[in-house]
Amino acid sequence: MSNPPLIFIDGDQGTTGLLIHERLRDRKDLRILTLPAAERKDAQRRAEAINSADIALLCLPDAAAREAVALIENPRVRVIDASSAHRTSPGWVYGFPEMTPEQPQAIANAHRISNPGCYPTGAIALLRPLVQAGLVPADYPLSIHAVSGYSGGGRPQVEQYEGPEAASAAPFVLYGLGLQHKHPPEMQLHAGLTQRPIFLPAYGAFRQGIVLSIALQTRLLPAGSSLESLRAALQRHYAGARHVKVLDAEQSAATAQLDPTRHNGSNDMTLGVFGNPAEGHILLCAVFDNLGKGASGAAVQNLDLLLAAA
Ligand SMILES: NC(=O)C1=CN([C@@H]2O[C@H](COP(=O)(O)OP(=O)(O)OC[C@H]3O[C@@H](n4cnc5c(N)ncnc54)[C@H](OP(=O)(O)O)[C@@H]3O)[C@@H](O)[C@H]2O)C=CC1
Ligand SMILES: CC(=O)N[C@@H](CCC(=O)OP(=O)(O)O)C(=O)O
Repeated sequence: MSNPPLIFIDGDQGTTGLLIHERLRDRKDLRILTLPAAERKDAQRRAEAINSADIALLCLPDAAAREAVALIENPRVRVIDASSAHRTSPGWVYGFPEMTPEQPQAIANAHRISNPGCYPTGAIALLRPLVQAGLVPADYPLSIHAVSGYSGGGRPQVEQYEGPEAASAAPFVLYGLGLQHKHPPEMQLHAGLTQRPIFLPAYGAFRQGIVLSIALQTRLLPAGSSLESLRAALQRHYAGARHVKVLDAEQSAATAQLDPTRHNGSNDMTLGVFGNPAEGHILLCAVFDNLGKGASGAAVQNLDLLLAAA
């Protein structure tokens, strides 16, 4: 019998890499290749590790992820990149299995998979099915708001909130005020939008979890778009999805459904459609773990698609 596939996690001491390692640690259907601490940033040793692996999971800053891909010489190596380096790059398959019915197979067949960004995961989950169904116009002037746990900023930000200076860490920070965050191009491409959305991120003094919201006005939507029809379209799209649930009308009354931390440690995501029909105001919301469905959970979900197809 041949050996189980060899998995190399490049960046396994970072926030995302550690959690992927934790999720895979007890698996018997794969082997994990780990570099000693002193060698984890040694380009030569990383090159050897990547080229000897069946699947390389990149949990690195963008520049290091590009460098890791450039180190690959073995054409059999398959890559799942958690960074934002390749999310809009031609030749890379977008690692969001629930995005379209074809996506799981596209991921399973791919050699280069780019995981969605944490915030884009929620925005695309809400928008793409609605744009595709013709319920939200592709050129709708969108503003996307989100609040994340501080771990979204990686190790340096975790240290700010959990290290010796924790007492002086801000309780809430609205950032990206130049509206130049790296995520709008990714959201635009994969949600099928013709205009760049405005994106307003924030983070709070909690470790992990995201609540993302998008307000819509029915007067700017096609006839037939309503709170109910949008909710029904999302329910139809995610009917068979194991990790994505859409709140029904009754569940939507409980604000606890939008607690950003409710899915921490899992790969689940809750979507909701709220609003004031009399005024024609609709609110789309997504709740998920930035380190789960937004990062390590999504990476393991994609890894499992590759392993199942091998
Ligand atoms: N945190 C989040 O919510 C999410 C993160 N991501 C993406 O995942 C990637 C990793 O993020 P995150 O885990 O948060 O970041 P961290 O900063 O927590 O971890 C990055 C890791 O990469 C290591 N590293 C940096 N440069 C190199 C190099 N040249 N060679 C080898 N290792 C290197 C770092 O080591 P050291 O600390 O010693 O420098 C660190 O261990 C990023 O691209 C991010 O965009 C994706 C979705 C969500
Ligand atoms: C709270 C916080 O700082 N969040 C990060 C987003 C996480 C990230 O950089 O990673 P992905 O693009 O891979 O999701 C930010 O806004 O830059």
